Amino acid sequence: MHNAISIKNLSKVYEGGFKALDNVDLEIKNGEILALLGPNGAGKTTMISIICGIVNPTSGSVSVRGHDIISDFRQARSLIGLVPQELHTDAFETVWATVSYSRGLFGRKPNPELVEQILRDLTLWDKKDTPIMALSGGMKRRVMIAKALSHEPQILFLDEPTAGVDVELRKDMWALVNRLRESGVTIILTTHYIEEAEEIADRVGVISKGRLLLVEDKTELMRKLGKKELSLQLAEPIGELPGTLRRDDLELVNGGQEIVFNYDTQAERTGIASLLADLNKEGIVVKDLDTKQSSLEEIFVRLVEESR
Ligand SMILES: Nc1ncnc2c1ncn2[C@@H]1O[C@H](COP(=O)(O)OP(=O)(O)OP(=O)(O)O)[C@@H](O)[C@H]1O
Repeated sequence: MHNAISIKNLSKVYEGGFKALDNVDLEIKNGEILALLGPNGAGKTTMISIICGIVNPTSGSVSVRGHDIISDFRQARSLIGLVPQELHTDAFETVWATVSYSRGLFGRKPNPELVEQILRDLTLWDKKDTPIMALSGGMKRRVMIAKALSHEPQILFLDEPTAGVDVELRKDMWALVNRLRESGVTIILTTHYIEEAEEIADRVGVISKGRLLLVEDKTELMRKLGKKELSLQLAEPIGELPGTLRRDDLELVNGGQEIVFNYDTQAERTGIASLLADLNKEGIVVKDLDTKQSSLEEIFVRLVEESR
């Protein structure tokens, strides 16, 4: 069976020469929840827009369950639901009409029971006869989600779904995402909120300056969370680490005044005692020490900074 989405060597250069995506390769598995994390302007929306056929790629290819997004556009697009970042929908139509019409756009037969279920799930049922323009911003966002679900997509894109939404909608949204996942829908969401990715995603991808820096299982990232940093302030600065201390888990920083040791808290032996003994042997005197747990946020920030 084909993966939900298969992206190969995807690049996008906008008119004017700006490179928004740089050679992205990504396989999105069926039924997973993938969170794409990245700072403003990283290229997340561009990537989603290409997959959904809104923006043309400059080079590379994308297929949706094996359907090429260009040569087999209709098939590919019919499998996808998109909740865009910006709200745009017909102001004068009612909620019911807008959502039913969206379903029709994909050539799906009317299914009032399904539309009712979607509206109920999104707490929109009592607003079904209200024109969109009379809804609050949060309600309009719910309508965008209902529209995206109206044609029963197998893959759902949520572009910053919780930016600026209230706690209640956020809760409803995650409950809905979980239900959709249970029914086998693949979900890709973009977010700036690391806690959100931590809470909901199976895998996390980090994107910065158009490049996909990493895609990893969340549990693996959580394992990285278990990493701690020991910072050793030296009594006297040293020019470089002596040969015996040149290891991947040690770094000399701060103009030679500090050694940073990365260790795994879950390991049986942290290696701190032997490190202190080694320093002693080399005649390096430690003035003070401090430990710090690295968070997913720091891992993310470091990755993004390193890519600059
Ligand atoms: N039509 C366009 N023409 C030129 N440049 C564009 C166009 N659309 C987007 N860009 C640029 O491409 C870059 C990536 O934008 P994109 O919207 O994909 O980022 P993003 O990761 O979704 O950011 P955000 O988190 O702010 O939504 C930005 O620098 C943006 O200014």
